[in-house]
Amino acid sequence: MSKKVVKVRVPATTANLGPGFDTFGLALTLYNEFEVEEEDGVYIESYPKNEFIENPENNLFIKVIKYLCEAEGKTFHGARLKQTVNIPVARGLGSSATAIVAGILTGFAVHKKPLTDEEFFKVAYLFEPHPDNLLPAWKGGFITALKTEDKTYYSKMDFPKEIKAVVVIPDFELSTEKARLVLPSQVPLKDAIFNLQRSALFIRALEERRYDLLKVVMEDRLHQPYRKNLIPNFDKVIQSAYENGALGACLSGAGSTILALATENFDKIGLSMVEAFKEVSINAEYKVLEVDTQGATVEIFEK
Ligand SMILES: Nc1ncnc2c1ncn2[C@@H]1O[C@H](COP(=O)(O)OP(=O)(O)O)[C@@H](O)[C@H]1O
Ligand SMILES: N[C@@H](CCOP(=O)(O)O)C(=O)O
Repeated sequence: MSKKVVKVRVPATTANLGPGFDTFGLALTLYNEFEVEEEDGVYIESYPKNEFIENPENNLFIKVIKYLCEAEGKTFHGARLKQTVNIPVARGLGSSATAIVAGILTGFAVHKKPLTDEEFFKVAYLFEPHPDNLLPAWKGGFITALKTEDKTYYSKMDFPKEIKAVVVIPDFELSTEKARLVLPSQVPLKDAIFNLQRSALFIRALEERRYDLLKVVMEDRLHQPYRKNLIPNFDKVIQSAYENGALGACLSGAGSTILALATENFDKIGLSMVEAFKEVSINAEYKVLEVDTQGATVEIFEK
């Protein structure tokens, strides 16, 4: 008997982009893939092998489709899931958001339900409270968003095609949960104004292609000053990016990845940032990525 298979591909995302804490998010051309069919019991295979993700207790994708099945009043019997994990976990590249988005798109496809923004956020926020990874992972592109008690407002805007992201991924994990715990509950008014000014001008710098502004507008006082203590040699890695031609540089999401935006010298920038991590015995790799403008894609087929 043939079986329905759902295959979802979801882009990595880099959130915050400096001052846009919990609001800016950018989808990148690095993808996780989730291929799933119904099964009695839960079976997870990951490529490359990731024992943590293969444990159903840790697997956000399984948690989401189970939730959606039970929300439909049905019993969740299980799933056979093959995951291609190209996005390293707990590195500030939105791997958690890819699993949540993939689970939602799969659940709504299987239950043949139209997926509205409202339905999406009602489920997504049960698993991740901030829209700055979820939205670009779903919709692609560069997104700025705000969340009120009962609605999420957002805008997807064009991102200059000539700008690429050099992401430098160290070999240690930093969970978003841990990186949020080091944040203060209150900040000085001057720091709030510091970020407000930079976030607004960041948008205009992109629209007007005034890339000379990116270094100053990508500064942040709301999260990086606290999180940098969790990333060895953070300031030197950022400095290396600028010394080798980066337009802007920041922590990617909650880290541990550090990101540089550039229009040239991508390898020189990446290598210099890797070298700065090596100075403190941290191994890292760099990738040169473009902006993904498509977002998550869903394919349904019989096998
Ligand atoms: N590909 C994946 N499939 C299933 N669950 C995942 C996947 N990637 C991440 N997760 C879940 O998300 C958690 C990591 O999320 P988080 O700490 O937000 O880091 P980031 O989103 O930066 O990767 C993991 O501990 C795991 O529970
Ligand atoms: N705004 C969030 C973004 C977390 O992104 P992730 O990719 O690290 O999960 C934060 O900075 O906490």
